[in-house]
Amino acid sequence: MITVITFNPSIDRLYKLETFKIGTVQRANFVNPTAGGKGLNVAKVIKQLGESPICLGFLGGYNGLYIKNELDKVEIVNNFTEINGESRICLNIIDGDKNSTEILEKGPRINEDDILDFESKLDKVLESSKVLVASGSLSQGMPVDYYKTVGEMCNRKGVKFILDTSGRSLEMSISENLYLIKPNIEELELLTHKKINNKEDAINASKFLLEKGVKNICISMGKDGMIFLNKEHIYDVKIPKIEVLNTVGSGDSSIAGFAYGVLNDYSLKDCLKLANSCGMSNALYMETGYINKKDIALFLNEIKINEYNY
Ligand SMILES: Nc1ncnc2c1ncn2[C@@H]1O[C@H](COP(=O)(O)OP(=O)(O)O)[C@@H](O)[C@H]1O
Ligand SMILES: O=P(O)(O)OC[C@H]1O[C@](O)(COP(=O)(O)O)[C@@H](O)[C@@H]1O
Repeated sequence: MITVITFNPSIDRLYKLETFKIGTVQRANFVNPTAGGKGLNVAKVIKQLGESPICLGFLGGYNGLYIKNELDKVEIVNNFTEINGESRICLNIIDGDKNSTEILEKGPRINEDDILDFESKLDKVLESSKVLVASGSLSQGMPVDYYKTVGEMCNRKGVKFILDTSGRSLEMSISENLYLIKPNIEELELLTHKKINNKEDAINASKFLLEKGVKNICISMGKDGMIFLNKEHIYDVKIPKIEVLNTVGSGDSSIAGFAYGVLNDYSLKDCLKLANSCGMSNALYMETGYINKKDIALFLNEIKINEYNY
């Protein structure tokens, strides 16, 4: 089973505008609310691929009820810790030129009892998990290195830990308990304190993370596909050009594809192909965290993987 943690779920509201003019009153001609936050997008895509993930994290207030209801509707099993605060709303505004502007709330503050409740739930589900995906920001009130604690819990139970987060919480969680991280270029620059201009820069900047014990690294590069590194291989995943509609959630979709591959004992190259196919498929649709299996079948044949010399 795959367990998916979203500490900071949100109602993602997508607005479509012809032009996005700051300082004016504007009327949206398309609004689409979905249950979001990175981990929930991951869970939705895993479900569409045909596996049944279980979701943990924190939910509260009316927004929390809405999110839970949306998950129940698509039969995604969940066992969130109920908190006193109100779960957040995140906005994604897309204009006629397909520029996306995201406004992400910080989300509610949680307390020590919430964390203890979460830990007892996690401890139980890890018994039957092969893979754990934790995605997105921590809730306010959590220790900045909390993902390290999650990694230790996974390590004790022999569960493969995939982490997709950014900034200090990623930096503070780097350890030998990480099976996979998936920074994009911006996140990698923050993590390595280096400017990344091309694939070679990305590879050179990331190697020290392998020395610190991270087992596998996927550097996602939008339309340029992905670079993969572990101690044995460096791969360049080349993807075909596509006409994108909305790339928000493509990173989450690629994590879902990789996790699905690991759960089903796919080869490394096949995990990478599925990850990129899911990211690409998500980018073809307005809805965040939606993929289409026909696209995936097509992309799996078109993606090429080249090996770099170590
Ligand atoms: N513009 C795009 N064209 C084609 N594929 C894309 C595009 N944007 C994203 N993808 C696919 O989704 C994956 C993850 O997207 P990326 O934007 O790099 O991650 P994130 O959403 O975390 O920033 C990419 O590696 C790629 O496979
Ligand atoms: O938890 P965070 O890091 O604040 O991110 C939340 C936001 O990230 C998203 O999942 C999009 O992430 P990606 O575009 O990186 O895949 C939104 O759906 C969500 O609102």
